[in-house]
Amino acid sequence: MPEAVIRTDTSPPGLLASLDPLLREWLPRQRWFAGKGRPVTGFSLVAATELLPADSRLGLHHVLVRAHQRHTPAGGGAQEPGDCYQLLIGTREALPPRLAPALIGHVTEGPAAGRTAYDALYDTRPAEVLLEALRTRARIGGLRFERAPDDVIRAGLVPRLMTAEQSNSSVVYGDTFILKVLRRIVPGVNPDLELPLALAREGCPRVPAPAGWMVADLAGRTWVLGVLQPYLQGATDGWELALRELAKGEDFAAEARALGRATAEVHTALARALPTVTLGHAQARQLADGMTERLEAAARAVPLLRSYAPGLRTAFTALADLASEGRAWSAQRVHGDLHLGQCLRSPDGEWSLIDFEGEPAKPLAERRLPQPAVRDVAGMLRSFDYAAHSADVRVPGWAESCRAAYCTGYAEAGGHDPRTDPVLLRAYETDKAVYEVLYEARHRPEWLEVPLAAVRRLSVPEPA
Ligand SMILES: Nc1ncnc2c1ncn2[C@@H]1O[C@H](COP(=O)(O)OP(=O)(O)O)[C@@H](O)[C@H]1O
Ligand SMILES: O=P(O)(O)O[C@H]1O[C@H](CO)[C@@H](O[C@H]2O[C@H](CO)[C@@H](O)[C@H](O)[C@H]2O)[C@H](O)[C@H]1O
Repeated sequence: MPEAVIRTDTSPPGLLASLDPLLREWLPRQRWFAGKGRPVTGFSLVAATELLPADSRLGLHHVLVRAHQRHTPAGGGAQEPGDCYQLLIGTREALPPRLAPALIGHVTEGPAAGRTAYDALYDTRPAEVLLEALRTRARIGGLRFERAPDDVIRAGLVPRLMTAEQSNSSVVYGDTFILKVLRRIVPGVNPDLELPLALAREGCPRVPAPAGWMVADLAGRTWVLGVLQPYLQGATDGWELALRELAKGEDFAAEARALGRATAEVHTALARALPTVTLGHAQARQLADGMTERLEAAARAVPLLRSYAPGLRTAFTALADLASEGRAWSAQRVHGDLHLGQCLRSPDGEWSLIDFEGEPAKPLAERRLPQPAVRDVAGMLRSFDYAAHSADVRVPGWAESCRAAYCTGYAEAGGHDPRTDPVLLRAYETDKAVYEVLYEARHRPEWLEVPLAAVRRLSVPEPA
């Protein structure tokens, strides 16, 4: 029997309880639902705030809800504490056809009985309510909307929900701003706001500076809910550009080099803005151990990985051996999940980096730890390989030339040439490929072969 249902002790009574069966169906189907593959056993309410009254033509509720899930049988079937999700739930008498993709379901009981519940981010008025709240620095219940002191947010910008495949949901306002509404939320300092703010203070132009942000103050902790940034009009992401060039059989080395430079500039600014540390013997061993543990966990979850695990492990033992020999590495705040899709090229040819959330599945404290900058470099090197293996046209040597050009650009702009530290680079590339295998197995099984091809290559160490 499903146990928990949404509690009904918030206003308006009964509305949220009536949504429980609908959310059970709807939530796991969302692209941004992080707990794929584990059954949802129920929900508990973390907070609910009425933004537009439920009995008006358009009711709007901001809801933070914890989805309880059962481990898969392999994990022992135990109950987990559950991830917390941010929802904007609209209710209307009936949905106009343009909102059909937003349908959550028809409410049969409670104060909204007879109405239709839907994901309100698809709708103009609710999105306007959020921008207006940011513009006016509103406080609504436990929700706090902030605006950067020098930024002017014009009233009346027309919103549209982005349709891109995302881990969160973003609304573009009149091609001027983009609001990323975080879906799986956690309490504490969120790097997706923290790092762009720090980079803006440093005067780094490679990252759109936050113009506003929304947070919830709950039980003495702050939860970052969304970040408003300038919209880079006409920009194309690196993934799309790379695939476009591949389709034409064109080289991408000049762009890869510019991307390397942009990455190094961001790293230099981050190292200036936030603390850096030296990873000594013990910490470097911990780093290698963490990579080994992630490999083992991934191999348990994805059987196809198992036969490659011994070969992959050598990358991590080589790192641990170097650490034992007394080798130390400097560490700093990094992007944490850098790939071509996180790089936007504006029409003037300049590259910007976005999405500093880090790997969303990792705990916040871990994502905020200083790490060797080569971690981001490895992410990008993997991404060139991804592009080369995903394209319909195979261009021999394409990924290799991008990878070399990227490292060259990185070194030119003041970064440490990652090729001079092959053990660390291989360890990070291997760690990333393992992560990708798990990510694809969970989210896009039809892509699994792309990181698996890399796993096959990386599991055979290059001759010394
Ligand atoms: N400042 C921006 N200007 C233009 N487009 C942007 C901007 N920020 C994000 N985007 C677009 O939105 C998409 C999703 O943003 P991202 O921060 O990566 O969200 P998520 O973490 O949900 O994947 C990006 O791939 C990009 O196409
Ligand atoms: O952009 P997100 O923060 O949601 O990152 C996650 O999804 C990415 C895919 O959308 C995933 O990236 C992998 O696929 C990309 C091509 O779609 C490729 O460029 C990357 O190199 C590859 O890692 C990312 O790993 C994941 O965290």
